[in-house]
Amino acid sequence: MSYPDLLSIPIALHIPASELTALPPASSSEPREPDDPTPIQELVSATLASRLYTYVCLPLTTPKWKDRWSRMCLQSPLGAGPSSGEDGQALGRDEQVEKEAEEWRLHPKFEREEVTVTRLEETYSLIGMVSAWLELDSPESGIRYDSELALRQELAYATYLDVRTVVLPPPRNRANVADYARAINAILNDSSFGSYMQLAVRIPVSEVEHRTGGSPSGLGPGKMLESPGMKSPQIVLSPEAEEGGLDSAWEMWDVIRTVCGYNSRLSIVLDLSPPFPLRPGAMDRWSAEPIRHIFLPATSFIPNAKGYPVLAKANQTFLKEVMQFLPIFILSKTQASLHNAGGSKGYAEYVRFLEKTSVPLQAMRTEGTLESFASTYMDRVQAPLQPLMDNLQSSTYAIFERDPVKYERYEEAVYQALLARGEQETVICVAGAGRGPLISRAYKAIQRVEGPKVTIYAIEKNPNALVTLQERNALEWGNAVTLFFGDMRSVELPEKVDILISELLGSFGDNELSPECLDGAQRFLKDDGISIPSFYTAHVAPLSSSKLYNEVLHQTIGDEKKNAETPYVVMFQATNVLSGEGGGVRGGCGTKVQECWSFEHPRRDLFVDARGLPFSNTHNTRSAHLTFHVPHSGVLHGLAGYFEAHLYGDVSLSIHPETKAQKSNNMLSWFPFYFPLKDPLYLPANAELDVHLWRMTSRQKVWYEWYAESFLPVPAQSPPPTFGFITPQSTGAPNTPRQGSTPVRPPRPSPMLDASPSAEGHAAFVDVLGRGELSRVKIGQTSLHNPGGRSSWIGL
Ligand SMILES: C[S@@+](CC[C@H](N)C(=O)[O-])C[C@H]1O[C@@H](n2cnc3c(N)ncnc32)[C@H](O)[C@@H]1O
Repeated sequence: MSYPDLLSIPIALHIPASELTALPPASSSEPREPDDPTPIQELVSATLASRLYTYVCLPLTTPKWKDRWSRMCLQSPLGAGPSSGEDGQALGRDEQVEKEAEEWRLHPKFEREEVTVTRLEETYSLIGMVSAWLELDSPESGIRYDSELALRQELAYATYLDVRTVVLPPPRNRANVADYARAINAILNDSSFGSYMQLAVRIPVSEVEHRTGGSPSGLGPGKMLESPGMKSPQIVLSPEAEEGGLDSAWEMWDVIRTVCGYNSRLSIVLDLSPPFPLRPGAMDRWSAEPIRHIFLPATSFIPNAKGYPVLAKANQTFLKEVMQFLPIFILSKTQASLHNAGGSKGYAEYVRFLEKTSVPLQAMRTEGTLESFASTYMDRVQAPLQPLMDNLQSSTYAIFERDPVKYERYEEAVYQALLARGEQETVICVAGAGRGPLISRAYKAIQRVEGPKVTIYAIEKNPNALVTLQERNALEWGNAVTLFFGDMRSVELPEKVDILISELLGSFGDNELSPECLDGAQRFLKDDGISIPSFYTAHVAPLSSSKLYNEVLHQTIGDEKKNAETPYVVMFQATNVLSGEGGGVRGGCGTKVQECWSFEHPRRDLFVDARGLPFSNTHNTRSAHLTFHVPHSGVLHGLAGYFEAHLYGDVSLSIHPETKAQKSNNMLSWFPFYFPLKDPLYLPANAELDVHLWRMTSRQKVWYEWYAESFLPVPAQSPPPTFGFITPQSTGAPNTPRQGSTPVRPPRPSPMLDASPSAEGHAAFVDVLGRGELSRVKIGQTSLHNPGGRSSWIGL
């Protein structure tokens, strides 16, 4: 399936079985030529011709198939017949059904009227809906087995007709979701279904189903509400139901994708039929998951003042955010006339309106923004540059030089440094000059100051870039720059300098070996000399992203173990930072993004040899032990890394998510750093995550090692006898010991209750958990990644 325009949101129209059955059957008495379009083809053509829709979403089977399958597989042999009795007649009829069912199990196949589509021509723009009533996670093993058989039959038929995307029925039963997942994994690994079909699991945003006028069992703890301009009811959930439902919907997905080994052909249809969670941040975790489709029925819309269908604020915010992933919107029930204005087109037109007002999507479409610059790099892992070990290509320098912000910041820093020097003559050295953009900016700063004489030296160890420097020196700088070829750790300059300008920074600050290079260059600097940058810090945050986990796992180069022990640079998109602000339940955790370590230049306390070079590199080793609070359950796939650098005066650079907009908005040069994990680590709500990170050095190389441990806060002492927990389930009668059994202790508070951002919710949790001392129990850990730099290192 290919998108007609990569940057427009595709919309599919869902046509339910009821509308299809109203069509005249292809085998109707009307005379037809074999090549005449079928009624379905005509319907699909008319839908696409409206230009509102790019796809049509149809059920693959008709109610006739449901009837036959139910009769064969659900009918109880004893309860079925008119008189399941002693005359043998009724039993005979059940045996007949049994025989039919067994024959089907042996050779599963459809009859013509049990399927909706029969021709290749009908499936070009089709998203196929697998029978939603199949129960792959039924508590009854017989029903599970027959559902799996029926699913395989449907998918085999879809493969025959080259249907590229199928929507699988939603998992419904948390206790048996592993059965569902196993069945899907078997299909994903069975080559008879081909290797292209995308399996999209329909996941309701919460586990409560929205059934209007259907089975009452689906209503759950929600309440029906009528709103004046709306002809159909809506459901509003209580906060407790919302918490539990959200967790269970996400956990079911987590089980499915884990059992399926993060298969890249498995994705989510996020079903917005159930009530949308209103708790802030409740939907964040979905942005780290492969949402390829959004199922949006007309019943999820509310009427605006004029009766047109619109979405509530929370839905709008979420959808505008996920639009950057270009999911296919599947609109449903648009013909049901649920709103007084807008007609059946009103829903698609509203999606187009959201598209136009989606900030991330519009940023991707606007030239000059980081988002548009990086749109082709989103969630692509790339090896970080090693400009010390490797000689960069001219095209790589050219990409750096497209960044308007970085060089403007450097110019401003040099300008402020020159101003601070007043009327003194100044000697500047640009160390690691590349193709010379910092030299140009130094000249611009000198012009702005209009001060006394300035001398410029430039050092570059890349012999190829030196040719460009020579050319620019002749053409642009009047040969005023004295160029030195070589490594700044060994080159000798004719005199000491007042300002040492360098840009040797990596996405994690020190990962391009700026500390080591500048330790070697600071011997040029006068005692009161200025280094630009003067200071930089590295920061991390725990990250969830199934996309990045997959990217690292399925790289074509290198082996799996090595790939998962290598840090990358990535423009994050489908990711979610798992940590929260605040101290966590015990009060000991740090902030959402935490500082690991820092480096300062010049470093005046270094022990140096006669040439001014440090004896060893041990002073550049670093270690960090950080504790994060994880408010909502999630899966840790790695660590996000960022840096901040202080250049001079009030001028800084930052890719830290909380300070970048203020310090260097729209700077393009650095994507964040990513330390992957070999195996995902599940973290329950309110977990604490201890992250250990080391920067190690030897004479030849520098490398990082990383490791994490997870904990849950628990009361240190036994709870008092009245200690109970405040879920609706445990507010009932106290446990009564059964005869002969050990008395049951009052339940301990579940530390896994999702943290609520509301002050009362959090206080209640802390109150229940916190009567007495709090300690924590360990619940998991990762392996130590990259010990000894065995998989990744940076050469000195
Ligand atoms: C990240 S690039 C920056 C280039 C340029 N200053 C700019 O901002 O576009 C770093 C440059 O420093 C050079 N470099 C790195 N380590 C060096 C060293 N030890 N001695 C001399 N040049 C070095 C690299 O070859 C590269 O040209």
